[in-house]
Amino acid sequence: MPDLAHMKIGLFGGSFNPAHQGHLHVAKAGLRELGLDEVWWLVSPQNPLKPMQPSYESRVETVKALALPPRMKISHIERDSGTNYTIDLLQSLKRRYPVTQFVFMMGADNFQQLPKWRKWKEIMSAYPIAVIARPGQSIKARLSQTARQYADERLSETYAGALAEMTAPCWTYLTLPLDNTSSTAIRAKLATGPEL
Ligand SMILES: Nc1ncnc2c1ncn2[C@@H]1O[C@H](COP(=O)(O)OP(=O)(O)OP(=O)(O)O)[C@@H](O)[C@H]1O
Ligand SMILES: O=C(O)c1ccc[n+]([C@@H]2O[C@H](COP(=O)([O-])O)[C@@H](O)[C@H]2O)c1
Repeated sequence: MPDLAHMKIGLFGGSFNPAHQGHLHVAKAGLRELGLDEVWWLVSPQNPLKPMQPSYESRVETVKALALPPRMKISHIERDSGTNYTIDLLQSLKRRYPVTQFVFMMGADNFQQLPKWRKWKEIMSAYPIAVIARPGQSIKARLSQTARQYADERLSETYAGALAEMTAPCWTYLTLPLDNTSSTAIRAKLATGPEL
């Protein structure tokens, strides 16, 4: 394990059922705009709010198929931590890597749903959060309960490069060129078979 003490690491959690170009877009944007040293792709064993997912291993394979660029890796810490809840993972990371600067990354749809996650306010207080714009989600995310409740803790996108050094709660909203890809659309397309 490299010395993580002075690193800035993006935690990119997802079901990845399957992983797609939109995920790559998010991870690349995080690496670039947040000035991160690495992005760790954390395949969720089972999102507590989603129906039963295909096997962990099969979803890891879909991430591998993206051929992640340098400074990105698949991390199994969430699977190994034996929990499906983000707060448990973040607390165990804090114990294990007390001085590493982690940022939790998520799409605008998840930011909007954050109050449904277990101990969501503790998640907000654990590490800075980077929200990445997603088609159709921007207005909803900006008007969401999380955005309103944490309005004073929002860091302007202009200073996104400083997010990892800030003390949570703190979040920024990255308005990048949008990427329309979604796992739902890919699954729907696979279900209907190839176009003739
Ligand atoms: N095109 C995209 N633009 C921005 N964020 C995205 C995009 N696709 C996925 N994300 C974000 O990546 C993370 C993992 O997403 P996930 O694996 O659930 O993919 P998904 O396409 O949203 O899947 P599904 O359609 O099954 O819900 C989430 O935080 C999600 O918001
Ligand atoms: O902790 C929770 O209650 C919780 C509820 C829903 C989603 N999450 C996490 O959100 C991340 C994105 O999930 P998904 O399915 O939208 O890709 C992933 O890391 C999940 O573990 C976490």
